Parts: sequence; structure tokens; C-alpha cells
Amino acid sequence: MGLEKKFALLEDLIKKCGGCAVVDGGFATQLEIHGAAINDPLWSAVSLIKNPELIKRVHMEYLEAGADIVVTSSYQATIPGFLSRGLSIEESESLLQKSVQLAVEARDRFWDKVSKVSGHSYNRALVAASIGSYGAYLADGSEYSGNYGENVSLDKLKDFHRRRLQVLVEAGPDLLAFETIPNKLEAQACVELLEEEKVQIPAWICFTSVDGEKAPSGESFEECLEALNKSNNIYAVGINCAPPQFIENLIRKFAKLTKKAIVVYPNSGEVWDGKAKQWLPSQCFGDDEFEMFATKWRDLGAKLIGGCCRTTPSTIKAISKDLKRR
Ligand SMILES: C[S+](C)CC[C@H](N)C(=O)O
Ligand SMILES: N[C@@H](CCS)C(=O)O
Ligand SMILES: [Zn+2]
Repeated sequence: MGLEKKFALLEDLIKKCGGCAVVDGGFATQLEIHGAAINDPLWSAVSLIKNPELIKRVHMEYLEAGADIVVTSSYQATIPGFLSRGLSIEESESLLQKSVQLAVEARDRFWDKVSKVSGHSYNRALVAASIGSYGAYLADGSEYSGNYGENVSLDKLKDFHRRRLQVLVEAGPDLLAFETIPNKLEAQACVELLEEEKVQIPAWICFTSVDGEKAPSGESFEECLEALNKSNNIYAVGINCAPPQFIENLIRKFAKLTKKAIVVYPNSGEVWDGKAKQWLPSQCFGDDEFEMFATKWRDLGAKLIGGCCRTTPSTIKAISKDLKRR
């Protein structure tokens, strides 16, 4: 299936959802709720090694909650990350492949079950392969600072992303989800790579923000979106894992800067301490508030809405119920 048909699949899903599809919620968070220990350089991706069945269970829980798009477990899964764990290249690549396979299996099993039930309100979900930023791989919280240092060039970022992207694309997801991109250079690297690799799968690129105005690097979103707006591979641009109270302003901003669809899936409002590897309490929003926010974000034009870290299936259930009530 070519790029155009895959774009159409996504557009069709959004239409079926009444104009706004639901992305799942915090994947790592739900793993932890089930007792997974992810205080690890691989973070949520450590479960690909330790407990793949749990990954499938979490995908199923988000599908059950009403997610129209499930994001795979590959956010912090990288070949260098697996190599430094003593795995071989073949083993590393097969874990990346497995991240897509687990989500596809969960989606197919869930759809097989619900599509037989008359009057159900679900859509056949799409699988988005997660591609975390270089900062996520560094595991030092730099996806929230955008500060990669002077030695990190455009080519270095492309080299970092290239093989993982190839393997994930080959595994056959419906979509690619670049997550928590903190600066313009990495956004550009991702876009150029999609073109160089002639990728035939639609992608979204999401930035983080720590001030509600700019990318973490301090660059404006106008600068960051420049390369993305010109790319035929990019279906949507937006924000993930930033606090919910920033989202309204950011949607308004993005709406002026791009014709791409807008995707938002904020965290609960807690703040990640990259050194201590824990979430610090801050202004934190619950499911009821998310439900109210989601309506507002939809009315402002967001086409894909979900949750990120510290949100759970109950958050997604609230959002889904709200957005599909029409
Ligand atoms: C989205 S953050 C909470 C993921 C974890 C981070 N990259 C780390 O390893 O510290
Ligand atoms: N989708 C990621 C989080 C991105 S910040 C995960 O939960 O593994
Ligand atoms: Zn997150």
C-alpha cells in the first residue's frame, strides 16, 4: 500500500471518529501500574526484553478504553541501547520488530473480538510505531532540554535514527510516531530521513515544551515546523508529554503555523526529573479535567488527541467517551 492510501486510512479513521481520533495514553505508566520495574536506561523498552506479554496486555487495555491508535513500546528501544545490554544486532533488531508485532497482534485480537459484537462503538485501531528522540535514548532527561551539545550534528542525528527507522518500517506499522522531539535539528533530521529512506508510511512528529510557548531548545515552533510543513511524509505535527495546561495555547499557535493535522497527547502535568528518574508532583490533572480539555482541544482543531506519561486507560476512556459523544 502506497503513502496516499495510508494517508486515506488515517483520514478515514478520523472521519469515523467524528472528526477527532483518540490516541492511547501513558504506555510506560500502565506498565508500572502492573508492577514493571522500568528505572532503567531502556525505560519502558526494557519490557521488550523482560515481559513482552505485559506489553500486549497494556495495548489491549488501551484498546478496551477506546484508543483508535496504539503507540508501540519502542520509544526508548534503540540498537545502541540494546547493544550496551549485551544483545547482538540481530537480537536488537528483532526486539524492534517485535514491538510492532505485539501491538498489531493486540489490535487484531481486540478487533476480532469486538467486531463480532453488534452495536459496539469501537473502530479498528491503527498501530503507530514510536520513535523516541535522541534525548530519550540518552536517558538523561534531555528530551525536555533539547540540549544535545555542540557535537551533535544533523548527520549524527540521522545516523542515530536511520537503522531503527528502517527496521520499524519493515515491520509494517500503519503510522510512525516521532515523540518528544526537543529541537529543530532533530525534527529536520527525521524529515530528511523519511525522504532519503523513501518511507511509504505516514508520520507524525511531536515536540515537547517546557514553557508552553517554544520547543525545549528555546527555538520557536515557527522555526521547528519549517521543514515539516514541506514534507509529504508528515501527516500531523503537535505536542506530546508536555503539561495539559499548555495545550490550548499551543494548538492555537500550531494552527497558524501549519496546514498539517494537529496531534496532542500531553502528560498529566507532573514533571520528569531526568537525574532521579522519577516524576515530581506538580500541578496535576485528573480524568475529569482531561475530558473537559479534550473537547476544547477538538473544538480548536486537533484531529488526534490522547494522553502521555502518567495518564492511564481511565483517562483515555474519559476522552474517548467525550469525543465520540455526538
Ligand atoms: C518521557 S521520559 C519520562 C522517558 C524517560 C527518559 N528518557 C529517561 O530515560 O530518563
Ligand atoms: N510513548 C512513550 C512515552 C513518550 S514520552 C512510552 O510510554 O513509552
Ligand atoms: Zn510521555
